[in-house]
Amino acid sequence: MASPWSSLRSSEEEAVKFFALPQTEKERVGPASPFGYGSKNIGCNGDTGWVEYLLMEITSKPMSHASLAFLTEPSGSSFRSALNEYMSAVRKLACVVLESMAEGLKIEPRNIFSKLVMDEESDSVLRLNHYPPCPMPEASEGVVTGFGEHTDPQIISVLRSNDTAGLQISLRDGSWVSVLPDRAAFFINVGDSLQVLTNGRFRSVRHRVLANGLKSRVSMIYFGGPPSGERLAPLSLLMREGEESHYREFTWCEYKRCAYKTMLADNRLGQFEK
Ligand SMILES: C=C1C[C@]23C[C@@]1(O)CC[C@H]2[C@@]12CC[C@H](O)[C@@](C)(C(=O)O1)[C@H]2[C@@H]3C(=O)O
Ligand SMILES: O=C(O)CCC(=O)C(=O)O
Ligand SMILES: [Fe+2]
Repeated sequence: MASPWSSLRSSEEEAVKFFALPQTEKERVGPASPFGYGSKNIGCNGDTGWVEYLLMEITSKPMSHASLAFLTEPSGSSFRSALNEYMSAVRKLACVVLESMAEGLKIEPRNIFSKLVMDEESDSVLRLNHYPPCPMPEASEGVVTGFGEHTDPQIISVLRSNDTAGLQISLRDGSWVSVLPDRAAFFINVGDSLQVLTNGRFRSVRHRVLANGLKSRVSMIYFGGPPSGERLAPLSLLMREGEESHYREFTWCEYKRCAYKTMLADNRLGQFEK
C-alpha cells in the first residue's frame, strides 16, 4: 500500500502556505457552499467557530470542482498533486480499517464496507482545517470553540493533525476527553452511516475542537462516504435472530439532504430512528 506520509507532509506544508495568504487571496476560493474556502462560518445554518478551512469533494476525476479552480492554476500545481496523492493513499488506509472492522464483526465479504468508499461514485470529502492561535477573552475561561460538537455523517473519517491539542470526544456520561495530538498517528471516527449499517454496534462518537491560546492547529480529515443512491439500513447478515433494526432504510442522498439542513450539534440520525 502506498504510504500516506510523504503526500501528507507535502499537503500539510502547502495547506500552511495557503492559510498564510492574505485574506483577500483566500476568499477568492470561497465562500464554502459547501466546497471551497470558509472562515468562521461552518455549514450554512448559523454555526461558527475559531477556524478557517478548505473543503473539497473527492471525485473519480481529480480536483474538478470549479470553486477550487485555483488549484488548477500553475501556482496551485504542487498543492494539487500532493492532495490528489494524499486522497488516494488515505482512502486506501480507510479501507484497511473498514476491512478489519468487517473481520471483527465476523461478516463477509471483507470489503462489505470498504467497497462503498472505493466505489467510483463514492461521495467523499477532504477537509483541511486551520485553527489560528486564539486570544482567550477572560470571560471564556480558556474555552473557545474551534469546531462545535457533532458526529460525522459519512461511513468513516480519518483525521490527522499537527501536534497541537484541541480535539475532544464525548463519553456516554457527557464528559469530554482530550485526544492527545500525535502527528505520527491517525484518529479514526465512525460516521453515522456506519452506525446505521452495523445497527449501532459501531457508534459515531460526538467530538469537537477547542481553540488553542498559543499554537495553530492544522488538521486534514478524509470523510469516506457511500455513493449518493446507496441504500443504508442495518445489514441483514449482521442481525441476530429477533434483533430489531434501529433505523428505517434511507439513501445517502436523502440523509445528506437532511443533514445539511441541521446545525452541527443536532442529532441527525434521530429522524431516521424507528
Ligand atoms: C453545520 C453543518 C456543517 C456540515 C453540514 C452541516 O449542516 C451538518 C454536518 C456538518 C459536517 C460535519 C462533518 C464534516 O466536517 C462535514 C463536511 C460533513 O460532511 O458534515 C460538515 C458539514 C460542512 O462543513 O459543510
Ligand atoms: O479539525 C479537527 O481536528 C476535527 C474537525 C472535525 O471534526 C470535522 O471537520 O468534522
Ligand atoms: Fe468531525
